[in-house]
Amino acid sequence: MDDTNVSLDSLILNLHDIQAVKFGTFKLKSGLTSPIYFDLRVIVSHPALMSQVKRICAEDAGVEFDSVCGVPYTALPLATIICSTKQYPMLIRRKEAKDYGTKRLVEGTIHPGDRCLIVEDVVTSGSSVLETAEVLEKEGLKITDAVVLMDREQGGRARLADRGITLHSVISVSRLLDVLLKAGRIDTATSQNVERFIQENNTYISTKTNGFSAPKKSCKELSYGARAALPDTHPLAARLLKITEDKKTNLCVSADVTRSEELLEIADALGPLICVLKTHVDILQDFTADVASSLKELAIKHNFLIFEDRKFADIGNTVKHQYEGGLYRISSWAHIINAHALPGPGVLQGLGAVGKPLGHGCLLIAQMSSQGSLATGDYTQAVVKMAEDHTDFVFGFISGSKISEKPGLVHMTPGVQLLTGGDGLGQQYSSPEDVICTKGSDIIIVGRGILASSDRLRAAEEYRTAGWQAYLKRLSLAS
Ligand SMILES: O=c1ccn([C@@H]2O[C@H](COP(=O)(O)O)[C@@H](O)[C@H]2O)c(=O)[nH]1
Repeated sequence: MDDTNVSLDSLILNLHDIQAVKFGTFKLKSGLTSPIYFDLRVIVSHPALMSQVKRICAEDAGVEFDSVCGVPYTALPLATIICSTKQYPMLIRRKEAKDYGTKRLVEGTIHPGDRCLIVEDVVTSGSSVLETAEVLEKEGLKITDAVVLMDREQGGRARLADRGITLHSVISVSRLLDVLLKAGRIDTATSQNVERFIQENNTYISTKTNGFSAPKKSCKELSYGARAALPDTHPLAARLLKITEDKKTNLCVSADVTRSEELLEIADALGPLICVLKTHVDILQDFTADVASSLKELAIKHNFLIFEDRKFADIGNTVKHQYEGGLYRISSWAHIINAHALPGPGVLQGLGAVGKPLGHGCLLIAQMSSQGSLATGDYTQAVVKMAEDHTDFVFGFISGSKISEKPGLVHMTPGVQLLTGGDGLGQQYSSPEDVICTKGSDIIIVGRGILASSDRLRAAEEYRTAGWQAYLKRLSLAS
């Protein structure tokens, strides 16, 4: 566990200590009866905790903004302490306009056109954040991001995303339950009860099929092992699903490093914890054929597959050469490649001419994790059709959720981190729990969540555990 995760876990335990999170039977404002209740207002009476919250909330989420506004009134102390520590200009939204003086709804110095970051303590449906966003937008401010201390994971993120606001959550309910369960603060029955409540009381289903929302609901849930044994499953998908089952890992590490030595170190050290190692060979400064041979040896030693994330996207004849030849000779070492469906089926004919005789397989890119991706709706559906028509070479997807009901097809999802949010360059992160359990994908692809940690092995183990627990939970919820 890196420092962020250690402090996040201790924050969760501290919140539980001061009863900012309670388990029992609670009547909510909406009339619903909830098995969990958050009262984060009590934090203000615990200065040490307040400063722990401030430190974690103020960590750089890669968001650019000019000012900060807390959602009235519970998030005001939070916004104040963050702004005072980090020296950010703050704005205050009034709930009611004064009937004298300036009659302003927003106090502070407003520069129309500036980007204002909204801070909130708890998000359920996202409606309070939206209300605040509307008031600020009327003043000419741009709202693109919001930071929340606790995401109840009941649809707020999707509602805000559909309004163009990225939610960066510090703690999710899933993470909170995991930490409290591990620490023996709650039992499995309580945790499952809350999980069920959260899943059954989603306040918003996006009507947009873009990004990584709107997963397909399963008719039946098979284990990785059972899917591997199905007669129609592509041999490479069967091998991957079997590795996943045998090693109890649905983690693919994205080894996005620029030196070959580091790539091989990652492959050797994290090999036992992963089912797939993903590469971007063209970012290596010092690639040689020996590197590819060593990588292959490590894949055999630790029983993982190599996935070159080349994203082929040209006519068949060109991709055939790109796959087989050039400096990298990708087909000689990568078990898995991926391709955009944009050029039409010719891209698969060209790649398949090289890859099929070698027993390799291809993932079609049906969705992307980046903000504003155009791989949505009808395009995604057309990709699913193209994959299902070419299962002799295509064995799955890059997607944010399960998008095909065919159990032999594998769904791999990038844009995964324990701490959700974005990277400031368009990447959007979801948690392993969300990706595997809620959205029904099969494999989490994690890059910087692991690479940026000072202890990559521990971080990888943490992601492996989170991904695997989410899979077990999905199976148990389906049974
Ligand atoms: O939609 C996509 C497709 C591919 N990627 C790739 O996955 C990793 C993610 O790295 P992080 O450090 O975990 O953000 C990276 O290699 C991307 O090229 C993606 O992120 N989204």
